[in-house]
Amino acid sequence: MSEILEKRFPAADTVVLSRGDGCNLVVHLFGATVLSWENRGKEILFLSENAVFNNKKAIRGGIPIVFPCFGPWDKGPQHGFARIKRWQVESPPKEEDSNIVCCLSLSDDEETRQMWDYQFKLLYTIQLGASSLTLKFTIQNTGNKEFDFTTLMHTYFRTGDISHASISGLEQLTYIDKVSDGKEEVEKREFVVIPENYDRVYKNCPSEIIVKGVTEKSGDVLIKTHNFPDIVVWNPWADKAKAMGDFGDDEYKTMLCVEAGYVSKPVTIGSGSVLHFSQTLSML
Ligand SMILES: O=P(O)(O)OC[C@H]1O[C@H](O)[C@H](O)[C@@H](O)[C@@H]1O
Repeated sequence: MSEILEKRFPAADTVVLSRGDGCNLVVHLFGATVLSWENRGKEILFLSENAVFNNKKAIRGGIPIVFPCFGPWDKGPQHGFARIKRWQVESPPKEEDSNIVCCLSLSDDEETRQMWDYQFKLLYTIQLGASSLTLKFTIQNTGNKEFDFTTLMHTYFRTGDISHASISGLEQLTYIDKVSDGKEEVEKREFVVIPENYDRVYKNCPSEIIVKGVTEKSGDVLIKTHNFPDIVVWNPWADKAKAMGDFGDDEYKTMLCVEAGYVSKPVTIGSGSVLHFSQTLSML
């Protein structure tokens, strides 16, 4: 996958991290969207066949970044602007402690200040390991007034077959069911399977959860988070898939979004402060 992707875009639009052991990653500067993570030759992420790459619409798949607002936003586009802005390369890929690491950045500009009048610098550090991927997100308030935000890593996992996928680590947690008018329920299951349209925000999550049935070969991924108390589980299922222009009718069978974030309540960051968030995805 990553080789095909590398050839698909002008070199200036993507950054490629390559370890030379079948572990590769491609990130598009539009939205700092990780498009592909190949672990020992196996693609872990889902990217829709119908994804649009017009540098305007958010890319359907991979790992888009949500900031400064998760969901519908009265000041700007759904899920905020970070996933539809062009990011800069802060530091190009280099080897560090046997990982390949690169860092992208985004700062406020005329366009962001027009919709949301705050000053910030975002740093997104991507660290590709032998069988893991660490994504560190740093938010700095560079202005003179505090602001509130919500944020999330909208990870689209590739599944061989959604009916064989499950998530563990969510038992006994309260979730907001977005497909039932935001009703709150308690998760009773040890293994959460996805048999229909799911859009849930699990709150106060442990820092480790496991997604089973990832990749065409049914691998398991451990998600280890720092400062992300919420996990959103999303699959649009058949009817909603048909209504989405940038998503294939049957693709809901081969994807599962498990999204680590800080979304069920806003985070406040004071002037001059810096906050750190991260997720590490490890193949088990
Ligand atoms: O279509 P998008 O704006 O990319 O949003 C895709 C999905 O993102 C999250 O998972 C939300 O919980 C869903 O409500 C939303 O439908």
